[in-house]
Amino acid sequence: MKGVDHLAHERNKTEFDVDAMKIVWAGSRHAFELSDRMARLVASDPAFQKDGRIRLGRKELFKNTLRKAAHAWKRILELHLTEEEAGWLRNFVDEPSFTDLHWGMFVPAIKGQGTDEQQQKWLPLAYKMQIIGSYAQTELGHGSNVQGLETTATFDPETDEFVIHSPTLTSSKWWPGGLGKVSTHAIVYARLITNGQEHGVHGFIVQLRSLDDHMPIPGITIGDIGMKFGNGAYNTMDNGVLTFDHIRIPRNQMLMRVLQVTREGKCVKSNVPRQLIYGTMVFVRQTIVADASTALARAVCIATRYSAVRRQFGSQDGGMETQVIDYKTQQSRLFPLLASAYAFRFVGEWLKWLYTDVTQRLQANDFSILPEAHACTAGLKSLTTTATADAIEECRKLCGGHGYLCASGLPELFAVYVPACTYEGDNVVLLLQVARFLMKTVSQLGSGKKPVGTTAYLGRVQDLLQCCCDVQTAEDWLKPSVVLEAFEARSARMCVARAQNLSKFENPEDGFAELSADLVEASVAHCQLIVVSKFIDKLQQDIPGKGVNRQLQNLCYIYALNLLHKYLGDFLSTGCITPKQASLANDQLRSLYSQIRPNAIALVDAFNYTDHYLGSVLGRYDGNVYPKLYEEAWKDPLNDSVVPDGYHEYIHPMLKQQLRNARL
Ligand SMILES: CCCCCCCC/C=C\CCCCCCCCCC(=O)SCCNC(=O)CCNC(=O)[C@H](O)C(C)(C)COP(=O)(O)OP(=O)(O)OC[C@H]1O[C@@H](n2cnc3c(N)ncnc32)[C@H](O)[C@@H]1OP(=O)(O)O
Ligand SMILES: Cc1cc2nc3c(=O)[nH]c(=O)nc-3n(C[C@H](O)[C@H](O)[C@H](O)COP(=O)(O)OP(=O)(O)OC[C@H]3O[C@@H](n4cnc5c(N)ncnc54)[C@H](O)[C@@H]3O)c2cc1C
Repeated sequence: MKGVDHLAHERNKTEFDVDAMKIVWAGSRHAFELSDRMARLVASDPAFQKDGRIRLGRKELFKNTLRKAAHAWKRILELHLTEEEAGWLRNFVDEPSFTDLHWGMFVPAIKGQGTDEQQQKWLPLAYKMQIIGSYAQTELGHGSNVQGLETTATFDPETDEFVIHSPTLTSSKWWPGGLGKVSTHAIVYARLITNGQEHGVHGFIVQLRSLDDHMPIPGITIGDIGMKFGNGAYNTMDNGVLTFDHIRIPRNQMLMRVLQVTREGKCVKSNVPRQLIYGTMVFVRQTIVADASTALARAVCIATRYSAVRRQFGSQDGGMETQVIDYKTQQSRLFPLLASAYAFRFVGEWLKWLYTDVTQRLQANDFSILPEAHACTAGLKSLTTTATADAIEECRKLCGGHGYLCASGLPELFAVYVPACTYEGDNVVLLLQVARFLMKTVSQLGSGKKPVGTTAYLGRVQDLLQCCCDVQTAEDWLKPSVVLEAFEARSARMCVARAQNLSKFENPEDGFAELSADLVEASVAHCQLIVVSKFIDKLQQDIPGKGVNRQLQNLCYIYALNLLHKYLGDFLSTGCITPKQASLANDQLRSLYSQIRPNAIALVDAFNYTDHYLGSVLGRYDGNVYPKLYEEAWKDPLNDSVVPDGYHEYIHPMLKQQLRNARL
């Protein structure tokens, strides 16, 4: 870092060991060192610079992305980077591209749903990028309802092939990333038909383009679906449309871990549950939760640094004006978002552990925690992406007018991030899945089935329905057991109330449809409880570094008590707390904001983001905002000439016209 540090006075106030916090944020010293090295490698390579990409037209933008992806691959090979290092490098290139789908979905789908032979054949090709894959599930007519997909895969026993076909316009594959212009192959989801019988939706490896000249295979129609929300942003991605006219593929290109089709066209089920066909989605949802904290931390880092630089009002005797970060209203909007970034980081870590555990159990034919893994990944994906998208927009507002400039980095971040609320499962549809899981768990309580894992608290439902919150002073809200009990009681009471209402319906499906909005609220309460409880678990770990645990405690209680404030209706209406206790929680929240305030800049420094990755004039590490904002404005193409193009055609004649009218 060269030059003056305009935020030095802020950094001098820090009460904890920032380097130790960087390691907590990264997850381990190894993860910190590796990500730090990759971030610097990308930031120092001119081929990866991002300036001006929002001003590029679609074709230039897309070609620029192809160039960066090719350069990244070249560097990965030259430097012999490991898979982990390569993943970090791609992350810091910071531009959505076909490689996200290749590595993030195509490869995992083959790993999760392919047989050993299929993996041996296809994975080496994919690892060397001799083929490029995408994940073609969604169609024009159906996305959420996977069982409603219309593409067919009909087995032809004469030739030992599947015939992949798009029977209707609505069966056109629509949305898959990387499909429009790049992918040579895709995992295509289609209805399996053998001997005239349907066997549900399955995945098939289908070649789409020639490996010689990139032309579509005859019978395949393929292209890009068009511009998406925001300038630049997700338009670096070629989301595609694809139709099949009786395309033939060998039988061994159906992913057959769940179900095998024999030479005669007979379907043989393996011992793994049918839901494993959805396994790639579980994997990706888990990675989306981890990514939510990264995106949220970016927005919060920008808004926090800028809030310390920006001054408005409050000058006395010609002194300095007030830093906007010192306004209590700014703190009450900003610090819960800072706390959420840390909360999502830790729940993401835990979810990764859960996913690894499930994968190991599946390999040992233990499928018992698959429903919980599905509910957790679906629910936390929904909770964290909704909160992050909302938070990015809130950070834009926290930066006032300058937040609306592309130079703030926030409009692009929002545009890139917001589809996370839709892709990989619409967030409401996913919460309804959680609700089904919760209602099933509650309905089984009577039969003596003991809930485990994240629903274990429902096993104590009788206690939780009766318990009274033990808070008499604001300090009592700093007891983990008190906070946990309040969240558990709220969630348990909401679940039980919903289950009782459901039981009034003769047909449970009718009841579920009628009460779905209420059910979604119970799912949110349950997921918030998971986040709070995993944050509290984190505090119990031995966390080295002066003052680090203290800061994390403050953030944990800010996260929990802010939720309590925001969802006060739930807590009061279910009788978990009294209005007086709610008021004490607010007092505690204000006190926590004051304690976080001197550490705010250091807490965002701990994210260890380079200026390159942040891509924000407002969020610069050195806080030198105004001269750089001024400099940035002059880079706009409109400022290439003093008198704009179009002056002679449109402005000048208008002015002359007015002059003539004035003379009349
Ligand atoms: C400033 C610039 C910044 C730049 C930054 C750049 C950085 C890069 C940024 C971003 C790049 C990221 C790249 C991301 C790429 C996006 C990828 C997106 C890909 C996709 O979207 S793929 C398509 C995903 N589609 C979906 O998710 C569809 C959603 N629908 C479903 O999941 C299901 O169909 C359903 C669950 C809704 C179906 O419900 P239903 O029909 O009722 O269920 P059934 O199929 O009958 O099953 C019932 C039974 O199964 C259980 N179950 C359902 N799903 C699963 C599962 N996944 N796992 C396990 N079990 C499952 C369900 O609970 C039922 O169980 P039960 O019978 O009740 O016990
Ligand atoms: C940027 C982007 C990238 C994508 N990439 C891919 C990809 O690589 N591969 C791929 O296969 N797909 C991809 N998709 C598609 C994505 O997975 C789907 O759009 C997503 O699953 C939502 O499905 P849908 O579009 O059918 O929404 P719909 O289901 O049509 O949702 C419309 C509305 O209906 C509501 N709704 C739907 N069902 C219910 C219900 N049962 N109860 C209550 N409300 C309901 C939803 O909440 C929503 O408000 C991508 C999408 C986007 C935006």
